[in-house]
Amino acid sequence: MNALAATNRNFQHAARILGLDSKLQKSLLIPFREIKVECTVPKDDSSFVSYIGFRIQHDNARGPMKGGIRYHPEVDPDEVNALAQLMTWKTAVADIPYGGAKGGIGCNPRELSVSELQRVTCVFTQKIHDLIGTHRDVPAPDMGTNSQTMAWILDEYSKFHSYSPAVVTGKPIELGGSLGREAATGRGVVFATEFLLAEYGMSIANMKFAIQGFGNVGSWAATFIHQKGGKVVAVSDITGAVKNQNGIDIPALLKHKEKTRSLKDFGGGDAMDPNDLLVHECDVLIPCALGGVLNKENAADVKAKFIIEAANHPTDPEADEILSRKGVIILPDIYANSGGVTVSYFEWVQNIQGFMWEEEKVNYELKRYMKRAFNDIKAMCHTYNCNLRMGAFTLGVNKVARATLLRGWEA
Ligand SMILES: NC(=O)C1=CN([C@@H]2O[C@H](COP(=O)(O)OP(=O)(O)OC[C@H]3O[C@@H](n4cnc5c(N)ncnc54)[C@H](OP(=O)(O)O)[C@@H]3O)[C@@H](O)[C@H]2O)C=CC1
Ligand SMILES: O=C(O)CCC(=O)C(=O)O
Repeated sequence: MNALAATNRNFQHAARILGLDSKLQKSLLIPFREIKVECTVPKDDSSFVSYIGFRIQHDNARGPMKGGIRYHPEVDPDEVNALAQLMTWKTAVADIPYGGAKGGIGCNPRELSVSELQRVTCVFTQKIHDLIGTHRDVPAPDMGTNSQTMAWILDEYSKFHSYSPAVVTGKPIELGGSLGREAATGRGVVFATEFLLAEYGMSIANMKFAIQGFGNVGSWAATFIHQKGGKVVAVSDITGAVKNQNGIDIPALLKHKEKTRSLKDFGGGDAMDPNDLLVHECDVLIPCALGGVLNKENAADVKAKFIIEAANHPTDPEADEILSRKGVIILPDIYANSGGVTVSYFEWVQNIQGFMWEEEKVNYELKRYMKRAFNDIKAMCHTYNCNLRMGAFTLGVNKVARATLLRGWEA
């Protein structure tokens, strides 16, 4: 199912549970602003290449819009729209004073040199600089982008406006980035996993985990699980997958990936077909890559008892139904991966205050925010007798609807 149709369906289900007025529902679904720009840049060989870039600003009822920028060949407007909407509910679930946005460029960062990536980023920033800003819309990294991308955006933005480090988060520390932001999404995923498992009298130690994606989120999640005594039995990336039922040595895998940019030929496990990762024998499955990977084709074959949605919208609604009939417990994206945007908020606060926090404080506050959101979701599940996804959606949608009405929205 198309990402936007799937996200709209979850929203509409939550809106029905909450009994929201139909005109308000319609208004909450329509993005505040959709930006589409053409980015033509010279390649290193002097030929020219053009990409389409998007920034969808979904909602600003609760504060400046916030969300990552993705560089991936499959970026399309519906997907970015869905991701922007998810950011609106996610920032409300995390209870941080933001709305939601997302951006993307339909390019393959693996095929571009560093200087080509810099040029694409600068042209994209030139086209959107008037529509982002510290109190308007604050980008951050997502798939295919990183702290270096944010540094280029900050630099380009500052050529048109005064120097404004809080215009982006996920920056390098030297430019005002926050300690702990790089690891924050993976760390938050692991806090969320601990809170969920504790509800069932379980803990990470000795449980078996399969992780799809070994980029920022996947590699940090794997690292913290390994540190807590969990067994990461399978990992995949775009190049391949590796399995080891006794648990993969994650620090060794990280070194291998850093050296070869690939999971192939890792000595500490057996190669496996990356398509089998999602149905691999394990207790907990953590998708940390693309959306829509769990669908009606594979959901029935999933072996995990728990799915932690570190990626955005990895489970489409058809898979959701199949998995729920099988009794699989799913911790939804708008909560499970909210550690990233929560520490982005801490970074923005530090930039505005001009005061840098110790990493211990960042991690302590992250855990506190994640625990509070978990309890808030549980309370909604209790009130509305619904699953965790609808608990999170009703929590987020209700806060945004309340803010919209308080600001004087009229049909
Ligand atoms: N970064 C953040 O702070 C946040 C990210 N997210 C979400 O987490 C997910 C991952 O983001 P992030 O870690 O930042 O992105 P990265 O670009 O750092 O990593 C993505 C990973 O996914 C792998 N991958 C891509 N396609 C496939 C595939 N078909 N099969 C298996 N692996 C694949 C990549 O492989 P390779 O390494 O070979 O390129 C890479 O390891 C996304 O859904 C993103 O929206 C959510 C909240 C915050
Ligand atoms: O850190 C941020 O602002 C946004 C991260 C993001 O894109 C996401 O949570 O999906």
